[in-house]
Amino acid sequence: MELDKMDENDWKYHGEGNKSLVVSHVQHARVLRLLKYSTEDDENSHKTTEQAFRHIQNIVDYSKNVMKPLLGEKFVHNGEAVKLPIDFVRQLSLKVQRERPESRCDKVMDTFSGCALCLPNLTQLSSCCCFGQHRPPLCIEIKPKCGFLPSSRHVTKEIKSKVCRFCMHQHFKLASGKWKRLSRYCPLDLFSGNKQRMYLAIKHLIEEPQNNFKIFKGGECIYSCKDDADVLQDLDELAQHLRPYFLPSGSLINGHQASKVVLNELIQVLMSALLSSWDCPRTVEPRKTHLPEGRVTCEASILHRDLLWNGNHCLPKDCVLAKILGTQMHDNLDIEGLNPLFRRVEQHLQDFPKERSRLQIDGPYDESFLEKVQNCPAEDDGSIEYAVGKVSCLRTTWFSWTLCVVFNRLDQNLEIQPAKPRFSYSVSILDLDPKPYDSIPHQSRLDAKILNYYLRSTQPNHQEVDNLELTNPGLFLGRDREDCTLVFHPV
Ligand SMILES: O=P(O)(O)O[C@@H]1[C@@H](OP(=O)(O)O)[C@H](OP(=O)(O)O)[C@H](O)[C@H](OP(=O)(O)O)[C@H]1OP(=O)(O)O
Ligand SMILES: Nc1ncnc2c1ncn2[C@@H]1O[C@H](COP(=O)(O)OP(=O)(O)OP(=O)(O)O)[C@@H](O)[C@H]1O
Repeated sequence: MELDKMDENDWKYHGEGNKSLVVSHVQHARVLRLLKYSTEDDENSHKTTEQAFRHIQNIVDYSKNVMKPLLGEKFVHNGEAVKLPIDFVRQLSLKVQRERPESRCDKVMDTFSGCALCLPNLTQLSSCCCFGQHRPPLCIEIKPKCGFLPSSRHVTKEIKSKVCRFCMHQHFKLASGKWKRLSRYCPLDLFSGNKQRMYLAIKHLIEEPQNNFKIFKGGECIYSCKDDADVLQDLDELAQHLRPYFLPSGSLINGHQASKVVLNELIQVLMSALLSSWDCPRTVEPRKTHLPEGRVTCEASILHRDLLWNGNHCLPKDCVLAKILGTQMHDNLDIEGLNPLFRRVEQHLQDFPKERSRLQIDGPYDESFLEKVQNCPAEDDGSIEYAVGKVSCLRTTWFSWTLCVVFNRLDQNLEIQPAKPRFSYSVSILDLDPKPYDSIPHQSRLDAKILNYYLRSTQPNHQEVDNLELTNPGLFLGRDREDCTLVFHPV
């Protein structure tokens, strides 16, 4: 990328979240991730170039030095902080404005600093794996959220050890108008390692994607939750997009039946990718991570009790889900246990302001920061080191990471349906930014709100299951066949 020859016409709107806007290059598999600011946030919108560059460099360092060792080299792409011509950024901002969803327009793209994070476009497979492919790659993006129930002794409300945060949060989101319908997705089902539970978790994500699920084809978003959330997702239209990947061109299956087959195949491939053990030769049975008893089933999940309690609950040791869950579970205190430690750190910093730098509260995110997280004493010895270690640890286990699974069919001729379809694929984890140290009080207040709201809205009535199909996955699962073959390609 020649930074002095940037042309906004080479870039297009790709997507955005709460704090960044992403544009993708029209030819090369690259994206630029630009910061966003609230229109009311004067202080940040006037960050100097040096401050913004430092902020982005911190994100790079954090991904490289903290998250890569925790989650694995193959899943994390730290990218590079870049300085762009300011004219280019302004033109780009004007160009993408009309593509932005209204719900995200409470924030504006940073057009002051000229800084951005340049990353590989993780919705595309690298060109070597696409060689000779007739079909553009498919990318499934999942924001899985927290995959376990807290067992911390600091937790004050029993319900937190029964119902997961995502399921409780749904009620608050519905009431606050963020979404129009409850999602039936439960992260504990996705992370369970049990294929039936995982199948239904993904199916529920497809049915109600909210901000947890998107599909890209050749880098273009073809399926996501639209601003107009009143409209139910058109699954037949989605299946039309996917059909060439899963059904032979001469197939006579059509209509609703074809959609079922295609979506079933999609889920199977996705599950295989999520459960693949990356470092393990295919001939060896992968080592398993057994999930801790009592922390893997959520009472709000609508799945049948037998399925929740009696199934197999373990993940292959090096699969991406095990890596994510293992890192999330470093948080053994819960926000309720963490908030007092945050206050201890605050008090210490008030008394000794110069300690802020030694304790690396705002970085740098180097090896010694990771050591602080990893070598934090197991028990609270009353020290400031323990408090800082735990607070930093929670910042690494925050739950808004996004998973990207990209795949493409390896068999060229789909006229003949092989018994075991072959796909090339890659898996990455996005949005690994360090969470601001001072967002802990906000998290603590949000936690209390979610909890109170859930208790108020659910305790008077029992939740009723209204759809027989959903309680009995046997009606859903397609033919019981051999898994597909997946060939891993690093991005
Ligand atoms: O706190 P939560 O669980 O609501 O998560 C926030 C997300 O909301 P969600 O629950 O997924 O709808 C929220 O997602 P949306 O903007 O609502 O799509 C962000 O991911 C936010 O991250 P950040 O603070 O911008 O880095 C997320 O905040 P962090 O928890 O990561 O700070
Ligand atoms: N490297 C990448 N390659 C392809 N697409 C990307 C990449 N990084 C981000 N995206 C896309 O841009 C969207 C927004 O990016 P991201 O999740 O990083 O934003 P954010 O503002 O940090 O999110 P959040 O709402 O969690 O704060 C993602 O959902 C994804 O679709």
